[in-house]
Amino acid sequence: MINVAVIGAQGRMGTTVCSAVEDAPDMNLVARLDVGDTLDTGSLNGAEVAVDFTVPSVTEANVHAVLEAGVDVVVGTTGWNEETLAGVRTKAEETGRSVIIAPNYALSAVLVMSFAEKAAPYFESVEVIEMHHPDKVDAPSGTAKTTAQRVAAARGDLPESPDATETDPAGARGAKIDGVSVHAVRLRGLNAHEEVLLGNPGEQMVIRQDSFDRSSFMPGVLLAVRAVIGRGGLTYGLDEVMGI
Ligand SMILES: NC(=O)C1=CN([C@@H]2O[C@H](COP(=O)(O)OP(=O)(O)OC[C@H]3O[C@@H](n4cnc5c(N)ncnc54)[C@H](OP(=O)(O)O)[C@@H]3O)[C@@H](O)[C@H]2O)C=CC1
Ligand SMILES: O=C(O)C1=N[C@H](C(=O)O)C[C@H](O)C1
Repeated sequence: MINVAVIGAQGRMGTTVCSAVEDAPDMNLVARLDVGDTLDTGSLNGAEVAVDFTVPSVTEANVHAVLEAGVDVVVGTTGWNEETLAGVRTKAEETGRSVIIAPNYALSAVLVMSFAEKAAPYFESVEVIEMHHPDKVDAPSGTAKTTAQRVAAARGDLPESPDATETDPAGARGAKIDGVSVHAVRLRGLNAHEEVLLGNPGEQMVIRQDSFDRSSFMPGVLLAVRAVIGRGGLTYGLDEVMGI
């Protein structure tokens, strides 16, 4: 049995993760932690793995505290950048622990990012649209940022998508992430959705995924909890864990 602690346990994702861990035949939920709880060996209560779904402003400090307490970490919280990822990689190496951080644990989203990366060099234009519930605090989504970064890297020296826009005072063309336009929609009724639009003269390809419900993230989260033990260092994204 794997002893698991959940940080952000009262949040939308945290409550879903607690239930998924309780229902998993090979896991024990040993701690539900939230705002104001110190993260140390006492509060982690024998956990081998801590799962963090909190907020971008606190997740980095949480991960460092958990690693210092000798516990491996699975992170779903967004807000990571190259610098904060490098800090976690170093801390994981220093403490001999393991961390998996993924912007999206839905298997469909992991595959969309992979397919988009593969397709990107074959199209003149690529744009990303992410659509979420209006209670989300960050925009664009971590998934959209990572998608755009992977698309841009896969396109290498190819020119950016053509765009004759000369005036856009209201930002209608979206955010540019590594030269790729990313558009964020916030709409009551939605949960988490992403489209990658790829265009060439006379043709279009749309790669889309829909997380209709937070249950969509649970197989990926449980997979990461099982995979993180003994893995070593930092793994970013679920691709390697899924073997794609
Ligand atoms: N990787 C993935 O697959 C997914 C990632 N996410 C990401 O996960 C994160 C959480 O999303 P969601 O559950 O919707 O957000 P919520 O706001 O519902 O949950 C966040 C929880 O973290 C708590 N929290 C805030 N600060 C701390 C702290 N210092 N220590 C412990 N707990 C704290 C909040 O408490 P309080 O409300 O009292 O402040 C709240 O209960 C976001 O970054 C989101 O983008 C979401 C879905 C899937
Ligand atoms: O806040 C959310 O809901 C989600 N956050 C993650 C992100 O920002 O990419 C993953 C998913 O999109 C749901």
